[in-house]
Amino acid sequence: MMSIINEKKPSIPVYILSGFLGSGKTTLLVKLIEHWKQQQLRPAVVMNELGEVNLDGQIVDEEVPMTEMLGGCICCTVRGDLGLQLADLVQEESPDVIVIEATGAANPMEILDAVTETSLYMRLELKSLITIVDAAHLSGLYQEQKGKTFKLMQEQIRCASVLLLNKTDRVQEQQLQDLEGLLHKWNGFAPVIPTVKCEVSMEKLLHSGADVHIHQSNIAGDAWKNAGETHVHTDACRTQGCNHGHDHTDQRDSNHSSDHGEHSVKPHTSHEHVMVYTHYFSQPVNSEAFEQFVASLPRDVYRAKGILSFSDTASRFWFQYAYRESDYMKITPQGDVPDVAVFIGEHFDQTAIREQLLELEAVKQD
Ligand SMILES: Nc1nc2c(ncn2[C@@H]2O[C@H](COP(=O)(O)OP(=O)(O)OP(=O)(O)O)[C@@H](O)[C@H]2O)c(=O)[nH]1
Repeated sequence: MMSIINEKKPSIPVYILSGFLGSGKTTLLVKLIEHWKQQQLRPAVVMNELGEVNLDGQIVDEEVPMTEMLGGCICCTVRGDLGLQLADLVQEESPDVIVIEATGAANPMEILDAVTETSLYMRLELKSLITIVDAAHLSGLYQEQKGKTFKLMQEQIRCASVLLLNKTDRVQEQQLQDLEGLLHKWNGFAPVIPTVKCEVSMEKLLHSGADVHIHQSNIAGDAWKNAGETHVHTDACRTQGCNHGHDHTDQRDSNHSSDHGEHSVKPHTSHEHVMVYTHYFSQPVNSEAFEQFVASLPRDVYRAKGILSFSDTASRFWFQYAYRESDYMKITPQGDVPDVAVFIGEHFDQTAIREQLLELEAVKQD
């Protein structure tokens, strides 16, 4: 393909935020945007959500140009669009830096491939793949040592160039040390930064990821700078044991397996089990009844978020639920946003969730 890169203009750095559902990607995104704005830089965001509505976009500075890829996971159903979205962002907004926040169910390698493909004909430079890990969640999954969520989290960790071990407030000191050891074992390249609410020097974080890239590129010589860049990184990641199940995965690739011996030649097996239920409310519900409903969500629902009007409060609320912890925050939504909640999980009973919510809506309000 003919290069249309304008050599005189500097490349636009691109950062990919990966990490399991609810690990803290949006929390970090908000901090990164603040950091760049303080430096008088103009960031732009590609936001991907499994649900039909971009709820996370509500808590990002409204001046920041944002491309939304909704209703599917960036690494499969909407992957083909990513290059186009990046091209549009660059042409229309001329940002100084781009961040891609993937869905928590995304396979980061697919996004990495899409970005590096695009960088062959656009002035983009992938700087780092930051994976955020929910310390308590990983600790729980590690004890069980099985399940698709565990495998996906492992992939996200293995493919990172820098790891943020977040939510350390939810684990004990000894657990924290064990987790740091585990992350180093699974990914010997990436520096591990323990955090609470993704609180870290942004300079340190952005610099950490970049070092690893140089290190990985050295493994395969100058190929990092050439058209083979994508594959250099992909292979580096695969040799550490990822099991991505790419579209183009062939039988030989399937011999690279995770620690737990499962093989896959089907595309995107890492998250095809994930389902999403989006509920649009027609009536405000009682806040306490809703809190009780959230507290009793089945374990298979591992993430929920939404914007709600309660019958017993004046303000609207942004609610979050991740790995059995919920959070409510007053919010004045940007634009005309309906009352909506999104539930993400593994083979859960969507009808039961819907019926419970309809029941809450049906309760007569005084
Ligand atoms: N206890 C605790 N909660 C945290 C921490 N960091 C983030 N959270 C909370 O975890 C929830 C999920 O955080 P987000 O930043 O939205 O997570 P995310 O990865 O963007 O979620 P998805 O986009 O749905 O995958 C929110 O309620 C955050 O306030 C932390 O260090 N400790």
